[in-house]
Amino acid sequence: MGSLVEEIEGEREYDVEETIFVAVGKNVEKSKTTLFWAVQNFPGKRICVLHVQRPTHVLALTQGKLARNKLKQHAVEAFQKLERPKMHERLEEYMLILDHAGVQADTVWIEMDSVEKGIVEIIVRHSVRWLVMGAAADKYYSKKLLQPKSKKAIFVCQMAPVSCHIWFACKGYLIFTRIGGKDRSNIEIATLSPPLDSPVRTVQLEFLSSESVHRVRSLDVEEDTDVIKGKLRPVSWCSEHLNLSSSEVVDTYGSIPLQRDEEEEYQGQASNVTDQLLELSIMDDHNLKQNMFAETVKQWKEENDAMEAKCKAKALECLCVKEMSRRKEMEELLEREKQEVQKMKDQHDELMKELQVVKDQTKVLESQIADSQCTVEELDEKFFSAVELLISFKKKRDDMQIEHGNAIRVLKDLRKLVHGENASFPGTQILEFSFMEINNATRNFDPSWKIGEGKYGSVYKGLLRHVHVAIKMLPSYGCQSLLEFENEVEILSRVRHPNLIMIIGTCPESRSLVFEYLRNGSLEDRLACKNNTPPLPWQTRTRIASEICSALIFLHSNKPCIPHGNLKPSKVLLDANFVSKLSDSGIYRLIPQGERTDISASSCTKANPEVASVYMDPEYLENGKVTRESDVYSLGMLLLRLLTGRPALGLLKDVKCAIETENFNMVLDWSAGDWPLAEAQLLAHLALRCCEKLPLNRLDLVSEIWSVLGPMSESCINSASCLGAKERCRIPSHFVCPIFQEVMEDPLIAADGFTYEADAIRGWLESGHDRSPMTNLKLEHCSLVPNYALHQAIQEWQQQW
Ligand SMILES: Nc1ncnc2c1ncn2[C@@H]1O[C@H](COP(=O)(O)OP(=O)(O)OP(=O)(O)O)[C@@H](O)[C@H]1O
Repeated sequence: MGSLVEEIEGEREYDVEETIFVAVGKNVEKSKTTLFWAVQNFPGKRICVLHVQRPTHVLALTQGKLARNKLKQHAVEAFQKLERPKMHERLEEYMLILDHAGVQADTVWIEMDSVEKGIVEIIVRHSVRWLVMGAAADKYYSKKLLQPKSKKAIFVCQMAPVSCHIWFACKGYLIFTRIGGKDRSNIEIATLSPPLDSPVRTVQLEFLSSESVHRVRSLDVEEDTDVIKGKLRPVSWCSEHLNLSSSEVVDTYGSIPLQRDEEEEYQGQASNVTDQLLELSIMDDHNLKQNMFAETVKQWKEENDAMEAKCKAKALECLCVKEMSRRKEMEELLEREKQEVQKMKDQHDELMKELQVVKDQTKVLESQIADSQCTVEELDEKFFSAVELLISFKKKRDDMQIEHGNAIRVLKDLRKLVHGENASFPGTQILEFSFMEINNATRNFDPSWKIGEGKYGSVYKGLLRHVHVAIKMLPSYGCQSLLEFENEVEILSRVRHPNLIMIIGTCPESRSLVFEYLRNGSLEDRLACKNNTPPLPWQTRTRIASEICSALIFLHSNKPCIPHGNLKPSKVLLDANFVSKLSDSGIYRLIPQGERTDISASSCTKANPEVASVYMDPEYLENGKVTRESDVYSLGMLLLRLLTGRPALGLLKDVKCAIETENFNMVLDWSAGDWPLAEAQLLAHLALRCCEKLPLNRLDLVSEIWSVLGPMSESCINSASCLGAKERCRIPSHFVCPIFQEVMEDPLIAADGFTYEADAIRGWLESGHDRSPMTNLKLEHCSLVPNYALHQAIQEWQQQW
């Protein structure tokens, strides 16, 4: 669209160096404020009121866009009639005000469809050097503005020739300055400052004294730096919005923001002054008008000062209130802290009291503990004395039982005398035990106390009247009466020899026999090294052979003759010194005739019949008759076992073969040590001759066997005694049970670390003791652990004898 420019006043020449152009718009109030700002800040300068009229209605009519719209056409015509004369009136009004203020004034007015382009057009056409224009449209109209905020202002700021220096004002304040560029060197800004004696000098702009920073209004109130910072306009904004280089942009501080009511008051003042100035413009007298104008300006300034002071006071008041509330807060905080400290102090006192109470209680408890320890000690003493008392009572009871047994025996003898029977042999006394005693001795026939099972019944280990015993439970009486049984036992008990096991007593009630207990078990077990016992040395074996031979001679020489009838290694028992004793001699006499064969047969077939019969005389196996020769046969087999250590089955044949092939040393048991081969062979020949099938061909026990075995054993004993005589005298103290004071057979370690004989420590614990017999300290537990190492050491030591 082409621009229609109409110069209302016609072309005119202006002194651009001396003239300040002020752009005014349709809003008369805003325009007057801009005008007054220019008058006040540039006293003595010529003012040219610049106005651009938008000819919208003219354009509209020319183009005929609104021709069809009758109503609009009427409105346009009305506007034409009303607006143009109105603009004339306004310009005249401005001129009148300026005239009354004594300011020389002109107007320049063009019509153009774009006001901002029109302003730039005028600047260009008249080479305008100094221009003042409003910074904001109506909606942004505020003195707090920090930058031009109207489309026109921004356009002019960007498009006006650089030679033009432009001040953008708003509501009587300078908002922004665009400094003229090209000919700035020639411009003396100072010359634009109003003279010192000018009536408006007091409100002259401070920005003229600084090129970079301009202040419109300053308050003496110390302001927060934050507030001031908030008023800084960044250079970047100017570069962005005004299309200027940063060097061309001048930063400006805004004014301190006023409260809303203050602002309104200030606006009111401004409009009052404007009204007063308007009133003045109507007056005729020029001097009077000038004076009154100056007076009015002065009054405005004073009011302005008062307002500033008020603001300052308000700011101080505000600070004071803030300070007061802060102080109050601090006081409250202090009070709270004090209360907290007091509370903690109270708690501390409370805790100290509790601590004292606990200390007192601790003392009381400590004394109680000391008392109870004394009580415990006293009770311990009482307990031990009670145990001692109990032991003595037990002893008394045992003695009384023995006395009771003796009394019964005497009674029996007396009865026998009364019945005219033969008196017992003098010197034989066997004890009679009750079933209860047998039961207690075997711990109710505890299976762990069972040490063997033979054809004549089970054998239990037992502790009877503090003596270790072996209890043999015989089968039922069958047809045998109690009296018969007792008689037989008595006869057997009369047969005594160092190598025959001794009958201690009997329990007719349970038909059991009580023997002395031999701790090293049977020869069978020792030859088989049962429980890892060491092999018997050849000297011991030779001695055992002679001992058994001696026992057999004794039995056979008895009147009537008592053949053993069941000689084999399991019947040869070894005491603590490995002295052998023959057991079960004549026991068959206690078994009724009918049952004897049954038992024998069943036992032989049930157990290992071949092994059981291998020691037996083939003759006896045929006719079931026990003879002296039967025992010789069995002795021969026993000798072979001692020499070879081999199982009995097939042994006779093997040894015969070895001797015939001169390989005897191949069958000899070298684990027994360095046998003297000649003597061993002699014994082997002896054994084979004992095992002759025909009884008559077998050797005579005394003249042929004992005559060899006796001296041989003698020399062995001598050599062994020479070696170990000294050692034998001294029993290592750690082999002795601290309770029984005997060499231990079954050493067990207790919780106190000491080793005791199993029966001794078990008896101690079972009688209710929970303290060590050695240290008297409380035992942590009652478990007992076998001391295998000591057990083996004891056995090895015993075998050296
Ligand atoms: N007085 C004892 N001391 C220690 N142990 C013994 C005593 N008497 C028997 N024994 C043990 O009991 C085991 C059983 O002996 P017992 O004489 O009853 O049967 P056996 O000889 O094995 O067989 P059988 O009697 O049927 O021929 C023996 O081998 C021996 O270990």
